[in-house]
Amino acid sequence: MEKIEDNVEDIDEKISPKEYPLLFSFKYILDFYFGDISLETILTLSANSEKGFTNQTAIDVAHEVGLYAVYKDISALNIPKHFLPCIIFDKENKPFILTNKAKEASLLDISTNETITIDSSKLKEYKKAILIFRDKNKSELIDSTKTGNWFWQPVKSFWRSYIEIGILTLFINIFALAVPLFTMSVYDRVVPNNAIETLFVLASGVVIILIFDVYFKSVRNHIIENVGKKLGVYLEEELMKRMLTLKSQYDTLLVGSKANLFKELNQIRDFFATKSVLQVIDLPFFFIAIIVIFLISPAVAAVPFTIAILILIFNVIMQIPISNLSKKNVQNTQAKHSYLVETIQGSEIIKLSNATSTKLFNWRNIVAVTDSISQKIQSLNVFSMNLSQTVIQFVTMLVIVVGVFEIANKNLTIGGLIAVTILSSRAMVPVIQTSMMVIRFKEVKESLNNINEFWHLPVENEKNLEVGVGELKGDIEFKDISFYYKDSKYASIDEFNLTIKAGDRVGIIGQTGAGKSTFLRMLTGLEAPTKGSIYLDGHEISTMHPVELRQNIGVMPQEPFLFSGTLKENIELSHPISKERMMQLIKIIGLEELVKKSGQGDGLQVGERGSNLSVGQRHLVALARAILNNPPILVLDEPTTGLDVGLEKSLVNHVNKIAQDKTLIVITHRFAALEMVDRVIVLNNGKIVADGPKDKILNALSQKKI
Ligand SMILES: Nc1ncnc2c1ncn2[C@@H]1O[C@H](COP(=O)(O)OP(=O)(O)OP(=O)(O)O)[C@@H](O)[C@H]1O
Repeated sequence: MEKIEDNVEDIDEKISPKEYPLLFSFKYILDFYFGDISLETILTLSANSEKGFTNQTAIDVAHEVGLYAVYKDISALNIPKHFLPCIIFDKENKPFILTNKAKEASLLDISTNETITIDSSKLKEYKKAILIFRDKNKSELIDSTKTGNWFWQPVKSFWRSYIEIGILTLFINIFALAVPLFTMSVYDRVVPNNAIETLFVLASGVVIILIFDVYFKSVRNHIIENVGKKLGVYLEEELMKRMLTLKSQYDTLLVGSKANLFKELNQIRDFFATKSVLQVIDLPFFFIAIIVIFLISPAVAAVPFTIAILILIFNVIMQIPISNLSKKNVQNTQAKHSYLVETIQGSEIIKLSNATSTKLFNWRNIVAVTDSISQKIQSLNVFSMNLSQTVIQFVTMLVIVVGVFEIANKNLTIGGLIAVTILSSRAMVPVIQTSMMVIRFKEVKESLNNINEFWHLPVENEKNLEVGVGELKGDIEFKDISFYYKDSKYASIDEFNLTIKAGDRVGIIGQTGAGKSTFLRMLTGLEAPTKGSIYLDGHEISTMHPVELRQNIGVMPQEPFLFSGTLKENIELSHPISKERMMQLIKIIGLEELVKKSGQGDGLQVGERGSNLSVGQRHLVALARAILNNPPILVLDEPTTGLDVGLEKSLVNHVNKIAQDKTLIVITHRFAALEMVDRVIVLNNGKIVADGPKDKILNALSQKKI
């Protein structure tokens, strides 16, 4: 609790961050959102507080200035990155500002103005936090529990298979005793007595066991592969679904990093459900073998047992370097992947800008760093592998040495020695395999954490909204809307009030960066307003199912994205349509000529990202998509980009016909496109600066009255 003098004048000279770390930490966060905020302002706003500047004061002041704030018992480790910067408290309740959180976390101690860097895992020692944020919707992120349930729940659903695998494994492990015990009996009983009949009986028994062994192993393998396959299909589909429905404001990962998540998911699945399981699953054999060795000779059993414990200790020690390396490796691989994807995507620009050598230089550095880390991990793996082979040989040697003494003491027979030698070297195999898996587990755990974080980001329609709005008329209302992009100090849409009646034909114009596209993103539910509400026919957008929302709004975006495939596939993205309707659409949008010339009809291949089509033609395909469902609201963002005068005219004519009974919104810089509308709204810096009949607004614009 920080008590501050009543008089707020010349406050800067009287108080210092050393005395009032919470107040200054809070100021740091306000500066982050608003630029430089004076202490006087903060203290004036908190003047009601008699107890000085407390956590509650910080929360109250945050509310006063239009932010949301919560004081929470939450481990700093679990604070989602979307809440940074935030204030966290150590055990002594000293505040720090958490500014960055990746493999390492940066904490700013405002009292000394020093930033300390700690390993992220140490964040769990900070158990309280004040989270301050602008977007109310973010509060849904706070309590999204970060468990690995998304992975373990489906894994658990295969419990029947695991029981089957367990039973089969038990038998397989018992079968593994057959050959050593057979050998012992032969040496101890058959050879001294020349009991050939017994030999054949024993040998036949072993053959039968070996046949069962092969059969059981293949069945077990089949079950494990099946579980892996089903788990893979489920998890990959679920991850893709989350990527496609992730709320835009949380969609901050680079494309390459996202793609890398699939690779990591596969590694996790392989580790827990397929290849690695097969290696670890025979671990019970170690215990069975030790018991059998113990029954033959307790002294010999001590050898593999002690060595196994030594391996365990070795593993625990190795965890520290491996853990650090794994963390770095996962993060660097992700960064490398992102750089790779981005560079490939921008290869043409790189050529045109003569940036090849710069990009190559960066690439060389990234590869060098990533390779050096994976090389170190590789070296540790190879070292462990070599050590394991030596350990097995060492155990065999030691067992024989101890065995010889045991024979001398008449505690062991020759046959017994051979049996325990075979058994102990085989018993070590699953132990060593498991210890190697532990090394890999660290890496897999990092991947698991990575995906875990992504998995818990909010997706659209998380509240499972019901459908039922049906087809709308097309009334649109923006009520007191403000919108800030993540971490932006400025509102891209500011105190926006707008009503568009069903059937209105509205043009939205404004300078570059005025907020036109942001308006469109909010209308289509891609971004949720930071403040205010948007209504369609009186239904608040956030209560509408996203599918229904987008069925009612056809959008022709500013930058159309075409998928490699045919023209037909690109137009009927959401659902297949009849041949007649397809030809009708192609005619409406003005691509009839192109389709005829191609000789492939609507099977024309558009190329990667539509590279076989011109920019204008790509826009026309986007128009076809927008009108495919005949939606009551049609939004065209820069519809005439890349079109020649003829096509521009024909597009305007067609849209005029199509949009006769629709609400039409045309966002544009070009006057030609305004022919489709009769009302014009002018935006500037996220605000509506003019709204009225087209002629009046255009007149005012030409006379520079707006
Ligand atoms: N993802 C983003 N993150 C942060 N700021 C953004 C983001 N997208 C846009 N902005 C900012 O929001 C403001 C409005 O951008 P918007 O794209 O809506 O403008 P616009 O009117 O559509 O511009 P243009 O005519 O160039 O398409 C701009 O200042 C822009 O810098």
